[in-house]
Amino acid sequence: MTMFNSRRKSSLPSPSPSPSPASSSTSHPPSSSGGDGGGGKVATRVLVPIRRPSGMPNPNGGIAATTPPRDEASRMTKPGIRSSPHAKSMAMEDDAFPIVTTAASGGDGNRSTCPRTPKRSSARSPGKDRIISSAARGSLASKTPSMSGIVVDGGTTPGRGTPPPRELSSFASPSSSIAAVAAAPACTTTTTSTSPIRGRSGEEGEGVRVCVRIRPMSIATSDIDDDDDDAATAQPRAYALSADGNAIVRNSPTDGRGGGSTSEDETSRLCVYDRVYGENSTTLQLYEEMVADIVESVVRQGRNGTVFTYGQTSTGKTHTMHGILMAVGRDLFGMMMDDTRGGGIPSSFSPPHRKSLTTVRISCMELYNEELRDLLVCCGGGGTTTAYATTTSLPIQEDRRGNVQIPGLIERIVNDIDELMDAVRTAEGNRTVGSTAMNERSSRSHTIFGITYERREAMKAEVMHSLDGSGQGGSSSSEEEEEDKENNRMSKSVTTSSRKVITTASNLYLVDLAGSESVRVSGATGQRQKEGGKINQSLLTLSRVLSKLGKRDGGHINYRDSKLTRILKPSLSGNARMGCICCISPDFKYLEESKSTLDFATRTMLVRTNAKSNTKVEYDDGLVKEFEREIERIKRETARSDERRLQMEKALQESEDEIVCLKANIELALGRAKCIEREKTRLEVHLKKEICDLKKHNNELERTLIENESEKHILMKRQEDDRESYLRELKQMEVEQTLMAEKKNNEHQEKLKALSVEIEALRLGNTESVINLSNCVAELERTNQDLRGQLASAKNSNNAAQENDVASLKATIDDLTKDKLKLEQMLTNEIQKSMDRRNEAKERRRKFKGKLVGMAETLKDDLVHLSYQGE
Ligand SMILES: Nc1ncnc2c1ncn2[C@@H]1O[C@H](COP(=O)(O)OP(=O)(O)OP(=O)(O)O)[C@@H](O)[C@H]1O
Repeated sequence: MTMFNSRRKSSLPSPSPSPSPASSSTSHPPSSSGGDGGGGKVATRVLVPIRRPSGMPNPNGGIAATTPPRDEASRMTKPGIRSSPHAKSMAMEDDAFPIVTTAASGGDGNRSTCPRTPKRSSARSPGKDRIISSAARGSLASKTPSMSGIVVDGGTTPGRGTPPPRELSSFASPSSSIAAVAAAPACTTTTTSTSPIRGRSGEEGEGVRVCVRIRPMSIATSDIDDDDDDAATAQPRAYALSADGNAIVRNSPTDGRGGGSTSEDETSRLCVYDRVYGENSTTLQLYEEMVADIVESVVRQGRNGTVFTYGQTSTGKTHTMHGILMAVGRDLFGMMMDDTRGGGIPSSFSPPHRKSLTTVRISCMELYNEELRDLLVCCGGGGTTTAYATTTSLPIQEDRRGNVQIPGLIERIVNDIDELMDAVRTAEGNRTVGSTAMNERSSRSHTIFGITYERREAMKAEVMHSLDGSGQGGSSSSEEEEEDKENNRMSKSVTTSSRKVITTASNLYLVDLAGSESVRVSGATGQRQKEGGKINQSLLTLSRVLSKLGKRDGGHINYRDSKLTRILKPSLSGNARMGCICCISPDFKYLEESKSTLDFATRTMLVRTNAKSNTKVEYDDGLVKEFEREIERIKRETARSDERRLQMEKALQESEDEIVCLKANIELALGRAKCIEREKTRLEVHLKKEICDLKKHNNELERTLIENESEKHILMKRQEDDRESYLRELKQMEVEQTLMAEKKNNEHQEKLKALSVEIEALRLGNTESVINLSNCVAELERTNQDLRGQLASAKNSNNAAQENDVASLKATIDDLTKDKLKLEQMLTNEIQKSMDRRNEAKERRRKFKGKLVGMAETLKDDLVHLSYQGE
C-alpha cells in the first residue's frame, strides 16, 4: 500500500489521446483510438495527464462511490514492479507502462471525410459521464435494436442507430464472409472510429466489447519475405491489414507497406469493432479504453468481469494480457486505497457504526491438453511441458445454481500490487510454454487469472420484524430484492435497531487463450501438433458457444464440450461484463488466420451479457459480532505483521548496514589483496630472476667444481707421483750416501789403520814416515774437507729441493683438500726423518771428525813428542 501511495505522488505524462492545446495546435489529424493504420501517419506525443473520474454513481443504487479526484498523472507512473523472470513478460513492461507514450493518428486520415471524435475525452473522462453515457447508450440502443458494429454501407456509424449492412451470419465462414465484406464498397466515413465504446445495449444487458490489436510487423523475422531465396531480390513484406479508425482495412497485395498510398478501390474495409489498435498502440492505451471500467465495476459495483485475449499464435496475446494484469493491479489497489481513505466505501478506519473489510484474492490456473492445473503451486518445472506431469489435475464442479467450483484451487490473498504481481510471475513461470516455428515461447495452454474482490461491510440497520412472524435475520439476497421486500413488509412490521453485513464479492477473470495455429504456418509436429490440435478444438468450442450466444435463439448451448467453456460458463452465460481482445498479425502471409480471428471477433460482438451486482445482505447480530471479531483479529494480525515487518525492516536495515560494512571491508581487503598481489607479482619476478641467476651461478660453480675436481685429481696424482719419485730418489740418495759414507768410513778406517801403522812406524822414529804421515793427515784433512763440502752441498741441494717441493705442494694442497695436508704432514715427517737421519749421519761424521781431529792432535802431539825426542 505504501508503495502505491508513493507512486501516486509522482506524475508522468500519460498516453491520453484527449485533445490538448498542444495537439490541437498542430496540423496533425486528430488522434484516433490508437490505431495507426500501419500507414505511418503522424505520431503526436501527447503529454496531457488523463483525468480520471473523481467518483461515480452506482447505477444499481447500491454502494455510493464518491471518490475524491485521483491524481491521474500518477496512474501513468511506472509501478515499481519487480521484473519478471519470465522473458516473455519482461518485454512487455515498457509497453504496458510507457514513460511517454505515442498516440498515433488513426489509420488513413485522408480517407475520413468526417472529423474524428477525440476518444478519451468522451470515452473515459470523467467517469460520471461514462456511466451516464452507458445508460444513454442503453436508451439509444433500445430504439435501434440489433446493432453490432459491423461495417456499414454508406458510412453510417455503428452503434448509432443504423442497422448493419448485412446479416451477421454471413461471417460464419471466415473466408466467405471476409471476402463478401471485402467486396463491399469501401466506407467513406470513419466518424465512429473514436467514439466511446459502444454498449451495443439496445437489448437487455450490454454487448461484449471487442477490440482488435494488430501486432507490429517483426523486422527480425517477417520483414523480408522468407519465400524469396535470393536475399538481394527479396521484397519487404506487404501489410495485408491495417487499422483505419475502428475499422480494419485490407490492403491490396500491391499496396506494399503501410497503406498510406492506398487508393480507395485497391483496399477494402473489413469490419468495424469497438476499438482497433494499430502497431504503435500501447497496452496501457488498450487497457484504459477497453478494460479499465470493467475493473472499476468489479471494484465499485460488485459486478463480475471477464476479459480474454484471442488470436493466432505469436500475435501478442500474452504480451497484451501481461500489461493488462499490471494495470489491473495498479487500478484495483488504487481504488481500494481511495476507499480506505474514506473517499468511497467506508472502511475499517471509518466511524464505528460502519466497518468494512476488503480482501483481494488471486488464483491462476491453466488448461493444458484439457487438463486443469493450479499455476500457484510451485511445480519447479520451469514452465516446460514436462512440468505438467508433476502437478495434479484439478476437477471442475458445478453447484445446483450453475456456479463453477474448482476444489483445491489455491486462492492467494494479496495486499498490494507487488504481491499480486508476485503471484502473476509465479503463474507465468509455471505456465506451460514451448518453442514453435512462430514463437520461441509459445503458450501451450489457456491461462485463467481469477481475481476476487470481496468487501464486507457492517453497519447499523433498522430491522423490521414482521408481525406475522417472518423475521429477517440471516436472510440473504441481492440489495434490490431486499429493498422490494422491505417495502412490502413496511406496513405490517415493527422496526427494531440491529446491524447488517453487506458482502460484495465480485470476480474478474483475465483469460489468456492459447494461440490458434495451423500446421501450415506453425510447422508443428509430434507433441506440439497434438497440443495444437487440443488448443484448436477448445477454441472451436468457445467459438461455437459464442456464436450460439450471439444468435440468442434460445437453443441449447453445450458448454460441456470443452473444459474452457465449462469454466467460462458463468461469464459467458451472462453474469459478467466482458471484453475480448483479438490479436492479429498485419502480414499477408497470415491473412487467412487473421480473417479467422476477425470472424471470431465479429461473432463475439453479438454476445450480450447482463452482469448483476453480487451483493449479499445479512441481518444478524451474531454475524456482525463474528465479523467484528474477525476485523479485530485481522487488525491484531495486521498489527502483529506490522510489528514483524518493522522488526524485519530493522533487521533488514541492520543487515544492509552490515552489508555496507562488509562491502567496505571487502573493498579494503580487495585493495589489500591487490597490493599483496602486486607485491607478490613483484617478488615472484624478483625471485625468478634470483633463481635464474642462482641457477646460472650454480651451474658455473658445478662446472668449476668439476674442473677443480679433475684438476685436483690430476694434481694429487702428480703429487703422488712426485712424492713417490722424490721418496725413491731420497732413498736412493740415502742409500748412496750411506754407502758412500760407509765406503769413505771404510777407506778412512783403512787409511787410519794405515796411518796407525805409519804412526807406529813413525813412533819407531822414522821422520819420513812422520812427514808422510803429516802429508797423509793433510791429505786426510783435505779429503775430509771435500767430504764435508760434498756433504754440505748434498745437504743444501737436498734441502732446497725438498723445501721447494714442499712449498709448491703446500700451495697446491692448501687450496684443495685436507688430504693434501695429511700428505704434507707425512711428507714433512718423512723429511723430518730424513733430516734426522741426515743429522745422525752428520753427528756421526762430526764424531768421526772429532775422532779424526783427536787422532790428528794425538798424531801431532806424538809428532811433536817424537821431534822433541828426535832433537
Ligand atoms: N504489440 C506488441 N509490441 C511489441 N512486441 C509484441 C507485441 N505483440 C507481440 N509482441 C512480441 O511478439 C512475441 C510473441 O508474442 P506473444 O508471446 O505475446 O504471442 P502470443 O499470441 O501469446 O503467442 P502464443 O499464442 O504462441 O503464446 C513476444 O516476443 C512479444 O513480446
